Amino acid sequence: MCNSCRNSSACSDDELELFSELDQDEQIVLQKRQDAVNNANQQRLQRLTAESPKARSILDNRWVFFQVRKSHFPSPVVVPEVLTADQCQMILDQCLQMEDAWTSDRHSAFPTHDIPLTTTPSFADVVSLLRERVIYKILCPMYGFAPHQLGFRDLFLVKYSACGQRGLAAHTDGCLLSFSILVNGPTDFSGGGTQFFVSDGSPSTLLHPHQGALIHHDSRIKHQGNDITKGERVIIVGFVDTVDTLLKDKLASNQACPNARH
Ligand SMILES: O=C(O)CCC(=O)C(=O)O
Ligand SMILES: [Fe+2]
Repeated sequence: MCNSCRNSSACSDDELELFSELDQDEQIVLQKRQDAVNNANQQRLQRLTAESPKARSILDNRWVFFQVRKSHFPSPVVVPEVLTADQCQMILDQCLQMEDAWTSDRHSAFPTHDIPLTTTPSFADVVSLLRERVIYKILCPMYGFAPHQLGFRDLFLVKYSACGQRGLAAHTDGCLLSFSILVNGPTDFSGGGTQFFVSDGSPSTLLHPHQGALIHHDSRIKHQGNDITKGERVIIVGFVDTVDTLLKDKLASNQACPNARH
């Protein structure tokens, strides 16, 4: 289990001061090289975006994803009725029978009170449903990936309560894409909602979705779960990444922990 999937601030490329110690000739050479790289990237982007994501490799799709979002992250998107009221109620009923399944120590930075869904057998149907409905049908086409190129880095049910953990401080998630779904009703609590800080300087956006609605966004957008002041707020949170990175990270974490069972 990766314990570092929430970060305190957006990752930023280390900006090397390439030009500061160079004489004029060296600066010209470097600038030409930079222009050539930019040109090559532009041509590669044009060539790749002319093809369907289904015809491109995972690496190509990941590269396109980061190229088109180099300087601007699009705003979060809300999709209504991804889960029906009945499906939400079934999930809530199941939680009531699983008081022992709640954990609070799975995320070292920014912990939540949660139940991991991917490793809880009684939620297997919910996991398959969300993989199909959210990852394959919504996220893959929206963000330029072929079905089966994206998978869950983590999927869990979070409960905030007015007398316990009320919200979650501002952070970014350590993955490619994140989503949340409100499982109980918006009138079951006061306050709450997810607040997004899309870019420095512009006003933040507070989203209060209906029951069963999905919010999805680039994981590098800073966001927070606003404190509730009354009742309980139950959401499903998903961290999504490309399957090649998920596999690589899984192998690395198995090697780092020789006692892990397979
Ligand atoms: O509570 C929310 O709306 C946000 C949850 C979140 O960002 C997370 O679990 O990483
Ligand atoms: Fe988050």
